[in-house]
Amino acid sequence: MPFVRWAIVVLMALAVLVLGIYVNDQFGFTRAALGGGGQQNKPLHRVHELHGVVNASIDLHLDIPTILVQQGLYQKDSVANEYGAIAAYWDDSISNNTNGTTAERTVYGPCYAYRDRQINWKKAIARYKADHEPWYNDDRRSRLNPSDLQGYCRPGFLIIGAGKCGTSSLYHYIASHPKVLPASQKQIHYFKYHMHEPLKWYYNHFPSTESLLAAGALMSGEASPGYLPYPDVVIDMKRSMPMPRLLAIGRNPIERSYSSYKYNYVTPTGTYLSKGKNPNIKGQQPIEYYQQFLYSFEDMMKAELAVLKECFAPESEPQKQSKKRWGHVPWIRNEYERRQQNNLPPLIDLDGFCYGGKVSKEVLRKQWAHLVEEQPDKFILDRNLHLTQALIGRSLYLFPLEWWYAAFPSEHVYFVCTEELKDFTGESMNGVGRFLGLPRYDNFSEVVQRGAYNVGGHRGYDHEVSWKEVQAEQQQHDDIPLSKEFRKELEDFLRPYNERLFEMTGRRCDW
Ligand SMILES: Nc1ncnc2c1ncn2[C@@H]1O[C@H](COP(=O)(O)OS(=O)(=O)O)[C@@H](OP(=O)(O)O)[C@H]1O
Repeated sequence: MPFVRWAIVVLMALAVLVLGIYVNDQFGFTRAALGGGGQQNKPLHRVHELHGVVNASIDLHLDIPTILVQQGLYQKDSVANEYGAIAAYWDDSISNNTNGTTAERTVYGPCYAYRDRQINWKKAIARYKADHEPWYNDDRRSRLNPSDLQGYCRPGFLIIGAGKCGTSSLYHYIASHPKVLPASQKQIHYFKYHMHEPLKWYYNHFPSTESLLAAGALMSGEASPGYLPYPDVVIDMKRSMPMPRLLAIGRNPIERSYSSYKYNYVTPTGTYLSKGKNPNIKGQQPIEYYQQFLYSFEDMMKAELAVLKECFAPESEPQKQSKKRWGHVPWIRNEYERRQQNNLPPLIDLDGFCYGGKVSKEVLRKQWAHLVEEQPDKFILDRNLHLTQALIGRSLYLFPLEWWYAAFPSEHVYFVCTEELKDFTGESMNGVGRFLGLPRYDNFSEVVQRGAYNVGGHRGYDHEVSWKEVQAEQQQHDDIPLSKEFRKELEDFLRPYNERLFEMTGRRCDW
């Protein structure tokens, strides 16, 4: 009789499972309570209790599964927001699907449908409603059949930088919108560090098709500040992923430089020395103690300014090298020609060619040669060099952005002034939402008022800090240790490039 006993046990287990799924569907118990599968990510504190009303309408028919429309997650005839902007890829899904039957359907907005599998939407909706957490495809699957994107979603927005300008705050504010689902992490840097992986690996970091649609979302997205400075990132993105909406953010350049000086130079070098790594310097001291062994902010900025002035001089060697390196790409060649015909300055790969490489074991960059000679007892570590060499360079948002504007339609690129992010009315964020094709969200103001993210550089991209704390922590403009004369020289140098930036982006910041 052992077979009969086993059969009874199996039948009872099945009954419990079926009852569990039913209870989950009906009463919204969490999948964790039922031991539900899927990669669980808790990347964000979400604010779904603050849902705004979505009531956009435009005369385009969306081929969305009926159950999602019945649930009020999507409106069949609305893809544009109240300003007429359409979220990335949603118009694409219309043109892809108009002649298709359900079986042939290829995309729902940014997401790829399954060709040979029906999604159980009721279950998916219940799963999402249970804990308001998105779920992601199984990472192992992303490397199998890399060209098969069924069940994966593309990012609708990308925050491309600049670093230390509030990319974390901007990302979290956008992700608080009820029609946005977060990525599995804020910065993925696929186009910078992971291009050896298939695109599917990248898409794996965004909610799956079921997850995104069952939430009624319009998009997911990520923020990788390391994208902005690099022409190869622009080229790869343009080639492999058409038309996401791109957001760039810029902060008062001198404040950004100082933030980077502390985060990328002072803290890591001080921490290194405090560990007793140098036999001539005593360890275990507070970080401030080690400032005496570091070049001052003004020294570093002065040294860099000299090479940047050389680099931006007409017909400079770095400009010729930039053209030689990238001019073979057709759209870049066209841009060089357009600029030449219109008497405009050429594109410059600032990061790639203005700084040069290592000069010697002691002199890690040409710009620091005389610093090393004059103050030989001070340190620059052989790490974070791409950031410490470019304290000013990475605050010159114009130069890298020119490549992005040349590659993508200008209506797909939006520039945010960091200072505007602290707009407690939520209007600045609604400007961002309008650009992204998101419906107006009245609770942006509440989200912004709660605070900022990644403040002080040591608390993490996902850590929210109240504005009171931000104020106490952030150095005020006048406290930044620069002499009056040098600050003026710096401001005079930055001004024309900032003006060109404002002209190109159509947005004016208060710096
Ligand atoms: N709304 C608003 N207004 C002004 N400043 C703000 C805002 N949000 C973030 N921040 C400041 O931006 C710095 C962090 O930027 P990021 O998140 O882009 O940094 S990172 O590059 O991803 O590490 C970090 O700067 P520092 O505190 O000087 O390090 C944040 O305090």
